Amino acid sequence: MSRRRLYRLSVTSQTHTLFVAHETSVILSAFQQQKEVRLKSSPADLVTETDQQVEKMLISAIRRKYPQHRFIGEESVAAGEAVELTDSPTWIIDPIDGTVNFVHRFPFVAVSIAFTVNKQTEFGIVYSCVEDKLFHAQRGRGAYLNGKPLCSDIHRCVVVTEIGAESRSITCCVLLCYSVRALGTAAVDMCQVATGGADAYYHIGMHCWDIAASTIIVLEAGGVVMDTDGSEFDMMSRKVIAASSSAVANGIAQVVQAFPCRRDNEAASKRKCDTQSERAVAQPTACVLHEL
Ligand SMILES: O=P([O-])([O-])O[C@@H]1[C@H](O)[C@H](O)[C@@H](O)[C@H](O)[C@H]1O
Ligand SMILES: [Mg+2]
Ligand SMILES: [Mg+2]
Repeated sequence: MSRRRLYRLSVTSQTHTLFVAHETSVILSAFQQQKEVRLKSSPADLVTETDQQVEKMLISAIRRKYPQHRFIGEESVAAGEAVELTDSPTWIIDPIDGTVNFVHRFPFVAVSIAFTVNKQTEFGIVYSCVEDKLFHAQRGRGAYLNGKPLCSDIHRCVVVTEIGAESRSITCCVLLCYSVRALGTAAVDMCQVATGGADAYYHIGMHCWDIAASTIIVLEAGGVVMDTDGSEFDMMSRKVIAASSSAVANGIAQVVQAFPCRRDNEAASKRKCDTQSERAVAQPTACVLHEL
């Protein structure tokens, strides 16, 4: 499969052309192949060499153009880098959101890229590779799916959440709604809210790189994003509700009971230490998946 998507966006008054095509073709060609899988923080937290390769490709391509910019990348953090969101221009990258899906060839995997300045998200891109859906939004300029404007206008609820590495999130909330879905990628789940395919999404335990880009896509589509306790959204808190309206979001906030999660930007020294022990646990359990 070879797809070429070109996304034009302006960054601090420059016009930057970002190709996501090359990185996503790496994901698509690896999708059908046997993968070497390693565990990170838990048996449901997987990484493949494609996750690492795509993150490196993205960071080096962006760094060539913007050498002063900073990065928060999922796999760099897993390798020991600190999560530090400062006022400097910062790219928040999840090279493959939905790695469990990727490993199992469940066809929802996305590249998620957000760009922040002064801790505010300027734009976000979520590319759902197998579906060939490119969501993007720029602050104040609306949200788009494959170039067409998005606008949420849904009144009866379909709710998306995740049962992943932090499976307690499904058990802590009883929702009276039409139905609950889980696609296995937080970024694409949230984009469903932006399209109106789902009314709401809530999640506890995801990381900033999972939802940084899709947050601005939901907001620019006219949706609402808040903390699971109904307070202001905090990208580092690892708790989020995204919904088509404040009424829906507040209704979910009333029933969700969050469990404690270590913040993404908790002291770097503690994170490094924890990451090292996680790796020590993860290495011996590395395994190779075989073709079915
Ligand atoms: O690890 P990853 O595949 O990038 O991201 C994961 C996905 O977004 C999944 O839907 C969510 O349940 C996990 O919390 C995330 O970690
Ligand atoms: Mg992710
Ligand atoms: Mg990922």
